Amino acid sequence: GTTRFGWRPLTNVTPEEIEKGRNLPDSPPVATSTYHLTELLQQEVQVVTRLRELADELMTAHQACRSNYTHLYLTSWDELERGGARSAEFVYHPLHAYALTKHLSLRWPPLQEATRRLHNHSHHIEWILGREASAVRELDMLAAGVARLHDYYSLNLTALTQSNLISLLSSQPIPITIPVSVSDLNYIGSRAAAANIWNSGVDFLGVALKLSLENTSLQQPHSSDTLEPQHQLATMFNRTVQMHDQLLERKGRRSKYHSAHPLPINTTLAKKRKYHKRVKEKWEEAVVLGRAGTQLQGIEQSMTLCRGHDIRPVNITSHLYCRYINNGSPLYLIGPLRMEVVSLVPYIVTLQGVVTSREAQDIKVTSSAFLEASSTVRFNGGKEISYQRTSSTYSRRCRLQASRSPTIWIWIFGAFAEIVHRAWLYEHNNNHLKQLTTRIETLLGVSAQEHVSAEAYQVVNYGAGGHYTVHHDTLTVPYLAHLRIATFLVYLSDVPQGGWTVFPWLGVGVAPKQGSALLWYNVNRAGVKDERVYHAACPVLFGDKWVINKWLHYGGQTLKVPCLPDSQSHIALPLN
Ligand SMILES: O=C(O)CCC(=O)C(=O)O
Ligand SMILES: [Fe+2]
Repeated sequence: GTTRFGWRPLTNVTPEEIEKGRNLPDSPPVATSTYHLTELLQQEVQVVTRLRELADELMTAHQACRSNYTHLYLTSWDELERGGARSAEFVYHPLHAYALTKHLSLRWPPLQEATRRLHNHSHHIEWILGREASAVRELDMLAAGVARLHDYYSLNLTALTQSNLISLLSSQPIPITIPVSVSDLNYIGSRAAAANIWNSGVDFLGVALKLSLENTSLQQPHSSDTLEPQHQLATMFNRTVQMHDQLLERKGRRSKYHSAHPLPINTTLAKKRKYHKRVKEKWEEAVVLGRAGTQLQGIEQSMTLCRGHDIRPVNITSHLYCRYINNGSPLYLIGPLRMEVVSLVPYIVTLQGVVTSREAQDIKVTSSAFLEASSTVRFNGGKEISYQRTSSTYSRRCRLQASRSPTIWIWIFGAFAEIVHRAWLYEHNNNHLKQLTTRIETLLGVSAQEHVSAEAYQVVNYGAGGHYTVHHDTLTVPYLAHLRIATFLVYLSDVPQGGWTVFPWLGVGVAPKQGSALLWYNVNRAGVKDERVYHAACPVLFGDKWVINKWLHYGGQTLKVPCLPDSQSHIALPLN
């Protein structure tokens, strides 16, 4: 669907435009795209090698400033490297992605700024001035991502400070190799509040304050990590608690744009009868299935499904089945596909082994090139934002490491929107796509030709914390022909933890499995939007999630899907 970040659906974008730029306006930041972080890591290895070669010259040059920025930068990198930054899976971890982005966005600008002040620098270090830092905005998005993960999966914050990631999703801790400092907890808590995830804000700031009061000597990974004085932490915490309670009082526990704890933090407020009544009501609130309920119920049910719970009664689940299909096609006679019906009405199925792991890999590589191409624009945008946001902390006297004091009273709704990385792919872009189209056509008995009866393929890469809130795939389109009758989504990667696709009004949750497809119909035969197939992509807790979408259009299917203007009847494509 469309998002507040404003990328436009393909129907409104001409193929020429896509070919030209591949970049849709106002793309989201790249921080949560694992692909992009991996790219940045590779660049970083080269940057560090060069910095080491030039360290002597830089150190002499920077002597005028009181800190040695080259040394600070390299120490910061060394810590990442000791934490395994050179392994491919490093950025699958949300806190490692955070640590890397922190290094790139907060540690580079002071080094660059100090270098900029040199009058007689040699041409060897000229490139330092030209290298663009990651935007601080991206660090903010990642911090908000960690906060969101806490909101969805209840991260154990005590374990987190002891270098273990434990959540509701698994009892098996995932080690955190870069220690989380008090100032990190503070930063994440502040960004959580700024992103309107007030429950996480209170929790993170609370732990930060508690630790600093206990005077726990949590490892401070960088000397440039300015320790917030306790009273500052306390003020921040108290203001956040106040805002949390006010918001809960006025807007309730949760909406599309905010979240809070079920009860006020203030104990006097928490005694109010309305909260106890509300909590009790909440318990008794029935699960809504088979029809659309309120927005709040949709969010709550999505979150329950994201945690892997089943909310359907046995009389529904007992009718689900799985079987092997070939759809009468020679393509699948020898090796039929395993089809699992995950919802009977409306009909939703998964199909295993639609693409091989080699094909998945190849498609990811192709789309990476396009993701990369479009990142240039984002980088420039990022640069602007980064400079804007940090410029006030660059004092003339080389006190460059001054911490950004996060402004937590800005309301950023972005954290509740989609945070992903997308690329459109045409069949000529990758050898496997034509074949995939043939498979879709064979399996569904429909036409899936790009420009005629379907959109181009859309590849999506989520990183740690990346998600897509509850939405419907049908768009408001001027022509019936462009109506997205069905969505055929193929998972191009496994996701170790999180990242499910969930349908809150159906109680359906599907775990990504590389090569598997998920198919559902968005409209009925009369072209009326089916309200029951609202869906969401759960935040990725650990992993690198890739999917490829094929949206089938109403136009071009006339012979295959006869139009019966009966809003009750569903499009039953030959798959059951
Ligand atoms: O990635 C997913 O699980 C769902 C993606 C989706 O719903 C979309 O791209 O429209
Ligand atoms: Fe969708």
